[in-house]
Amino acid sequence: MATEFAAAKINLTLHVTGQRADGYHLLDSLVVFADVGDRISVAAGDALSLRITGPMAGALPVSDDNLVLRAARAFGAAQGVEITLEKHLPVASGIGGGSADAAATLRALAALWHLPLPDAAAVLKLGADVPVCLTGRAVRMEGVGEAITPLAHRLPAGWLVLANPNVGVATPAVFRALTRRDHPAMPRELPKLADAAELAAFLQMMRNDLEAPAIQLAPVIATVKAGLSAQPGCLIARMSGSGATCFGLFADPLAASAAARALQAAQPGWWVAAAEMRG
Ligand SMILES: C[C@@](CO)(OP(=O)(O)O)[C@H](O)COP(=O)(O)OP(=O)(O)OC[C@H]1O[C@@H](n2ccc(N)nc2=O)[C@H](O)[C@@H]1O
Ligand SMILES: Nc1ncnc2c1ncn2[C@@H]1O[C@H](COP(=O)(O)OP(=O)(O)O)[C@@H](O)[C@H]1O
Repeated sequence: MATEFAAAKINLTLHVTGQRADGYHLLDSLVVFADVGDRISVAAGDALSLRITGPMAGALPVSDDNLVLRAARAFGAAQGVEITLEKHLPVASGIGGGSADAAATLRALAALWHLPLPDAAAVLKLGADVPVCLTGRAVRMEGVGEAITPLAHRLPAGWLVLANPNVGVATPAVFRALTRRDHPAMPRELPKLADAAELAAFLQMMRNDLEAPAIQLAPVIATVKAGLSAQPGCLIARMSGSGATCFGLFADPLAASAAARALQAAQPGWWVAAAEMRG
């Protein structure tokens, strides 16, 4: 038996810098992880099977194309394994839940079967976000998601409030709705940032280029962002990935948990979580 945590992935920035001939977009993204997420457990069994539990289980029917099953099949081995996915993250929400689950499944099966991880091409085939989720720590992500560079300077401590209006946003539709696909990249050298306030000031100069098209498709995202921005101590609020989840960055864990409680009370239908940023 092996268990792995599938941490939520947050795109603090997401610049769309070009498009490949196959339609996939070139990205430049500062990616961090949060200490909220799903959990994957694997145990030897007679056949490949998946059981989904947890508060978000109802949002994700068990199907053959679940990223957890696709990740297990990427090993090529026909050994039986019983997989349990404890689902906490909202589905199709821009924080990489499916990709994080796939990465955690790969790590868990490598441990269970004493096998090396599948090669980089097989990992990328599972999804553009799976390579970054395999690293599980703050990095710069470029290419279509396969080019991952460790940060020259560690990010400062920071706390996040994540908020999702329980509206799923389809990633391909958001990319299609872009009006421009050649935005500038982030500066080549990312600066050394002393604290959360300096990180927020840097992020303020950067962008998520998918935010405008996502808001066009799901206007409630603008309400989520404004709701986070209005919380005392929120240094910056922005959408993650292709949405609809937005994050607020806080310098102080108590301010972050107070903000999460206030926002959840004001919006009982939303998914809201406070988390430490894993720098
Ligand atoms: C946008 C990002 C940013 O981190 O996050 P999410 O919103 O998914 O969390 C990712 O690039 C998403 O990664 P992932 O969700 O794994 O994407 P995939 O399954 O490979 O692709 C879904 C669809 O998104 C579009 N896509 C994805 C990645 C990319 N670099 N260019 C694209 O154009 C394509 O239309 C593709 O068919
Ligand atoms: N284990 C999984 N968890 C979440 N979504 C999954 C999973 N397996 C397949 N999917 C599908 O992948 C799509 C993207 O989901 P997800 O990774 O949660 O969002 P995003 O890519 O926006 O961060 C959804 O439409 C969902 O149906």
